[in-house]
Amino acid sequence: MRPLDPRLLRYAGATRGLLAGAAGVGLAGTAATIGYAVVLAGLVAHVVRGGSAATMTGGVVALLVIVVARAAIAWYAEYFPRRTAVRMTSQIRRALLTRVTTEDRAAMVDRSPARLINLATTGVAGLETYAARYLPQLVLATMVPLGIVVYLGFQDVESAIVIAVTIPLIPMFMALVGWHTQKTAHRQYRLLDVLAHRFTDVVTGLTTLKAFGRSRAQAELIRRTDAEHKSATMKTLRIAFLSALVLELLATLSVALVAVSIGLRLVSGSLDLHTGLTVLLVAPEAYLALRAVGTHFHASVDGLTAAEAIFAILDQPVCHSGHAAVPSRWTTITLRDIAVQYAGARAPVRLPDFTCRAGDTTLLAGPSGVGKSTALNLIAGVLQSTSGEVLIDATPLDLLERAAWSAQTGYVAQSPYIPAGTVADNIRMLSSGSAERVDHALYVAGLAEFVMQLPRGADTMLREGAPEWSQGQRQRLAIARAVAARPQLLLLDEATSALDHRTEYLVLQRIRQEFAGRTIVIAGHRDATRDVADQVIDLGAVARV
Ligand SMILES: Nc1ncnc2c1ncn2[C@@H]1O[C@H](COP(=O)(O)OP(=O)(O)OP(=O)(O)O)[C@@H](O)[C@H]1O
Repeated sequence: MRPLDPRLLRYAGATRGLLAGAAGVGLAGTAATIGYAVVLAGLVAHVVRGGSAATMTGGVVALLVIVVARAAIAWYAEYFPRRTAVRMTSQIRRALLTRVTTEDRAAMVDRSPARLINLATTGVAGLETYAARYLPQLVLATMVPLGIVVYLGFQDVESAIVIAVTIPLIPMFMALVGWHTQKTAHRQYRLLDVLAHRFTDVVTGLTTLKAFGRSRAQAELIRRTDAEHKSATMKTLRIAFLSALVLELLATLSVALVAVSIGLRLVSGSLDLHTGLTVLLVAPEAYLALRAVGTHFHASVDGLTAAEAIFAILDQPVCHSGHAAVPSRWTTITLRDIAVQYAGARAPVRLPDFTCRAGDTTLLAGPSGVGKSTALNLIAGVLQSTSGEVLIDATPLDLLERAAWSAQTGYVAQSPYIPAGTVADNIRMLSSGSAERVDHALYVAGLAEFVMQLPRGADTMLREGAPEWSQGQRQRLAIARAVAARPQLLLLDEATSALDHRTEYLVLQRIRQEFAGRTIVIAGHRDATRDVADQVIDLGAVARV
């Protein structure tokens, strides 16, 4: 866990302003602290030497001005980082949401909804403490001690040496504690992740769990994970409290060393009272800034751990997008020398070379796991291959404007997402369309008769995921949605797998008629898909590297 992850600067521009502001506050604060100590020590030394009250007016006024300035700096040091932290976290949250909602599938690889929700909410919120407290303090901790040691170097070299020697002990100790904390913080975060997963899984599968009488056992499992998470949190807090105590002790002993040396020299007369008092007042400030970093670091460990997980998503390679216009008419899509390395997979998925002709219905067949969905995702432009290329005629897809290509492409998955809304809203999700267009799309998808029988027809409300519909009906709704959008290229990823053979054949035939002159690529292995295909490419049968 690095004290300052450079990716923060890359993904959240507000961080730069925060660091610059904190540096400014640090400089002003150090100057004010030293000024305060010098004036106060001067006044005390004046009184001790029996100086008159009348000659102290200038000093008292200067002290008041410095006190007001310090209050203003303290206000700014509180207000500015809080404001920037909100901007910074909102930048990171936006980057994360943009990546997972509008960009390629690589970002979604191995990312469950529970984990994403956890990261975008609690995770990003944890970064607020990191930005508002820890980062500004980190800047102060590098500037204040340095400034004080340099100043004291001119006033009292001996004290400056004692501080310069003892001060590195604090970051050294903090690093040791940090290594230990990292392990416990990762465990705590992992357990929170497991808890979120288990909870989502149980809520999603509650009906099945009830049917098999396993709901109580799952509740017990969640209770156990919750207890483990609680114990991991307490362990992290224990380390935080203990380390604060030890840092405090270290700083107090170091100041005591400075004080003893000053006391001895004051007694022997080798140091004047003004300088001695100034050093005594300034020295603790050098340690205070560093100690505060330790405290804030522990408070922001959650946020830092979440940031690492967020950056792992943001760092995934994005699908390339060129600037070349997508041709209005193309004749072939060719996949050549393709290999895709999925995150976490041992070996890349390699695909044989093949070509889909425009205007044809091409079936990508082959055993489960051979790479049919991978091929469709590559053609759709939502997955970036590690090597090889997807060619539209002779132009690599990477050189074309990806958004324009997506606008030409319709994609229907095996388990489509159905948001809450009416049947018609769902069909119009990708395109605005008249009632006639909606009815026609329902007809093509073989769903018109069923929808007509519903009490409110196409205006019937569906809950999210349409649990009141069968899987086959949900698949046909997604097909109707793609048909209504009228893409040039339709990609069906086992989109009719839940239909009986007769209905599947009927729906596929109607899709073919509807898309006459346009291109369809189907991933599947069922007979009906073979029956409608102009060409079948068996990804498993072709020799692969
Ligand atoms: N997100 C992923 N992370 C890791 N490996 C993956 C991921 N997606 C696919 N794979 C792997 O890539 C290979 C091809 O998967 P793909 O889904 O393309 O196959 P498929 O032919 O469509 O399978 P099916 O017919 O079962 O849908 C499989 O071995 C699979 O395990």
